[in-house]
Amino acid sequence: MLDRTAFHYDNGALFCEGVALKDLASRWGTPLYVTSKHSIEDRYREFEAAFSGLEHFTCYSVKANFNLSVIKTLGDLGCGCDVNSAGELFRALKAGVPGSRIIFAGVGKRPDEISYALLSGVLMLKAESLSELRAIDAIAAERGLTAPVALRINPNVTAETHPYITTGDSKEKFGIDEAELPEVFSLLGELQHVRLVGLDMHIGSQIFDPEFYVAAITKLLDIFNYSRSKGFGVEFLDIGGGFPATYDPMKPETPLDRFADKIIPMLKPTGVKVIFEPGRFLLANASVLLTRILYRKRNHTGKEFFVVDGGMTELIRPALYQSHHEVLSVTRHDETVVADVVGPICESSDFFARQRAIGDAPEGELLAVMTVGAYGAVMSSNYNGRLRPAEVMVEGSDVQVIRRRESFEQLIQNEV
Ligand SMILES: Cc1ncc(COP(=O)(O)O)c(C=O)c1O
Ligand SMILES: N[C@@H](CCCC[NH3+])C(=O)O
Repeated sequence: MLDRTAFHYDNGALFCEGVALKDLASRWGTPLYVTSKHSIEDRYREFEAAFSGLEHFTCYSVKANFNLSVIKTLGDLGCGCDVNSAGELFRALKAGVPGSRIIFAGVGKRPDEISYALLSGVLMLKAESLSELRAIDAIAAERGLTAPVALRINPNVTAETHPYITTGDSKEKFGIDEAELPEVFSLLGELQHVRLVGLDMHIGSQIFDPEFYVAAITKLLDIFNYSRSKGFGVEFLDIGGGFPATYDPMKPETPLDRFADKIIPMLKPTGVKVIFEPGRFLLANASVLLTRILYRKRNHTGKEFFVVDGGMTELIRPALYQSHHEVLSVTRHDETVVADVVGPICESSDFFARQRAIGDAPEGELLAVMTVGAYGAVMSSNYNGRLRPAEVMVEGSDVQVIRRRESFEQLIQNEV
């Protein structure tokens, strides 16, 4: 796994690109998110190369990591953005991505969010229900605009992944049900202020088997043909994100080529531009969470704990999805101990790893929780009065703070 990322040991010390993680912790404290700029750029190039045989546009799914510097890194390479709220739209625009490269998605957009998206000139807004289509039309009419919309279809495909992150199944809240399509197209014929530009799907996240895409794209293409039969051609077919990352070296990600080999022959004959919305694939590998070992202890059964200064408030994925993250000692120790790595939060679900072989590092040393660039820092919270951590971005031997650590004053600044 390490070879695929910018994180590597050099003389027994773990590095991010050209910088020793130990030095970053001394300078900026812990817990600390460390992000490799080259990793993001490399993964984007890998993605673009895999789908180079298809006319497409890649819109980074900002929800994976909304840091301005992350968005800017991808925006500078020509990537667009998929945003899920007014706040994410604000961030994407602030990072310098023009509205014309932004897609506004989300199952529950408020009227003010729809207005903001329209006034920002987004490439398209996704509509996820009949009511939302009407709402977009009404808001566009008030503004004297025509809204470019894509219909998000629920293809009723249950992609195999964690049940909390499968989104293309009819029992989930996402998208328009196939049975509603006749009504949707007749409504589209009546509405004066929306213009259908795309058909869209997103079946979930961390999907290993390309066959789920095949099943969902088959549905999308049926709907594409139906749409054309109703007189609605589209400019874009948006197949969402979901491409996997390697968290556990024993469960390596499916190479992108295996997705491309299935997806390209299905979509190319349409002649329509394809939109991708990867989040995790681009970002997961790019960051580690550095945390310091506060205490080690052993109970009467012999069970070992590393109590560290980071927890579920900085990285909730293990608590929420029982997700696997490698935990490496920042100074290499050849001896290992089987232990739980737990945080300071008052919840039993506050762990990074359970019964894992960890380098036998003493109290005061550092651990790196790996593969946290996607859905890591963005899902952090102030629970238990915690300060959101600092984040740094490394580029070669250069280090920039891309988010300062929160202060106590910031914890209470909106309270009376
Ligand atoms: C609509 C949409 N697009 C793209 C993504 C990004 O997914 P992933 O990070 O798995 O690529 C998500 C998140 O699941 C999403 O909801
Ligand atoms: N937050 C999830 C991914 C959600 C994808 C958005 N629909 C994770 O950490 O894996």
